Amino acid sequence: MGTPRTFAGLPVVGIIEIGDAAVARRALVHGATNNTGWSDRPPALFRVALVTGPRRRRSDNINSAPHGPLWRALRRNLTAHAIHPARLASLAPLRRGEAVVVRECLFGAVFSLAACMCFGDVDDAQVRAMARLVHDFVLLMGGSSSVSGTGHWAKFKLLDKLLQWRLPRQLGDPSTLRRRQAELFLPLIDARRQSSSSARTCKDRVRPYIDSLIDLRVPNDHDDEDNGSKSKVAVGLGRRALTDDEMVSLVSEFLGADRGGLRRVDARPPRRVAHPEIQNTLRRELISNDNRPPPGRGGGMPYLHAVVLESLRMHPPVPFAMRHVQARHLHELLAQDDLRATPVRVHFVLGDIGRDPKAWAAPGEFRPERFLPGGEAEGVGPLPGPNNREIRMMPFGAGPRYCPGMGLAMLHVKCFLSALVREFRWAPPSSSSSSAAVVDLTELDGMFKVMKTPLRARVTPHVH
Ligand code: HEM
Repeated sequence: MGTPRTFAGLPVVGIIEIGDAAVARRALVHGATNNTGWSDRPPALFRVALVTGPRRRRSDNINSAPHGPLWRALRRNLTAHAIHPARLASLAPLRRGEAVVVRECLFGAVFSLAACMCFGDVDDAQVRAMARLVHDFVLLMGGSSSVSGTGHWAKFKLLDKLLQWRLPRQLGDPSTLRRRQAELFLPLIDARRQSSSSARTCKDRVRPYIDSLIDLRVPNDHDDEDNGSKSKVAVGLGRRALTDDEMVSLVSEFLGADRGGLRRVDARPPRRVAHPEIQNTLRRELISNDNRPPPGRGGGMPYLHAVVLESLRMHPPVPFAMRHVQARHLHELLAQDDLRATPVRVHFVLGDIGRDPKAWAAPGEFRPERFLPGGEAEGVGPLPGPNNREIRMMPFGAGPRYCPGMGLAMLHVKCFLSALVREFRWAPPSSSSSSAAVVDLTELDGMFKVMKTPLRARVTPHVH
């Protein structure tokens, strides 16, 4: 049984935090698959419509779409087209980047790849503009020092403010950010719309996500709105194309999703700086696999797989999996009658689950070996399946709404980590005497987790 904290003080958004793996499993894996109300997220934060008129809709993306036919169609499109494993092989040449040091360089390398997967061939200036936008979004969501050190309470307050459109001035305003998204993305979307489907396919090395969105037809639903009244246009009439609003939200989600993911990449170099023996073991494994294809699911490189899992266990980049539930489902789950506020939002705290001292030996220590054969976590993967008797970690969530980008994210992390360790030796800067002095793994409180003090390291190329 979990010990949820209630935040009855929050008048608008009642939030329950759950950090107990058994409760998470009952809700997310069993509750959701048995259709007991655990498959919805709260509505989108940025519900600012860009388009007016009779075809105005909610601007949902996959994250925010209610569990139902629209969500299913959007999610299937992403997994079947943009990030299907068979298509990822064609990206190998793009992935051979010169990724060198820490967060921003790494971010640049992964972000150009994500932009290319999303829009096809885009120039450097466009990639930079997209990166700036995503960066501002992360800031807005609390990945900045402006909310550091203030704990969960501040984060919830920030979310609360966002929901009520009362943002602190220095963070900007969601409608401005949404307009900037539209100004940048709509011309690119329109340009793709103008060219025929066959011309688009020939021009790019990979078919970008945006093309699949242009061609996609989703089921009509009930939420076409025109000045607040239900429109009769769409209800029950087959399928429709996506609106500009939805396109912008989906593209932003794709680019932002990768940002959240690759932010986690930055926790790995410091771990290696702090642990030269881990660095050496990893490099030996990489060298002995030199002529093999890029790292996939870990088969050929168990230690690399273990290092990535251990990083995700200790520092899940996304702090919580959110659900929007009716109070009665929560009462059933927790068998508790004394929940004062009517909760509408539940946060499963992923870090608490991965670092639970009841489930892990020395949970605060970085020990990749636990995932190797004979270790306490042999067989534990990044996603708890329905057949797992317990959840040990869930950095990509769990149940029907688990992260569909998991395969791509694991591949990216492994590719960049291998390149960084294969090519460079990582050490503390010469001015510091010990790695502990420079590696501050404190995380900032925000929607995405980042290290409080960005890594400084002495990086020497290995001589081949
Ligand atoms: C290390 C990288 C990443 C991490 C740790 C991560 C983590 C997560 C988590 C925790 C969730 C919520 C799951 C739940 O509520 O049960 C999620 C959802 C999602 N992620 Fe990721 N993610 C990563 C990368 C990506 C990438 C690369 C993409 C796409 C290209 C992506 C797309 C999504 C989408 C669309 C959802 C919403 C799924 C739905 O509601 O059905 N993520 N992710």
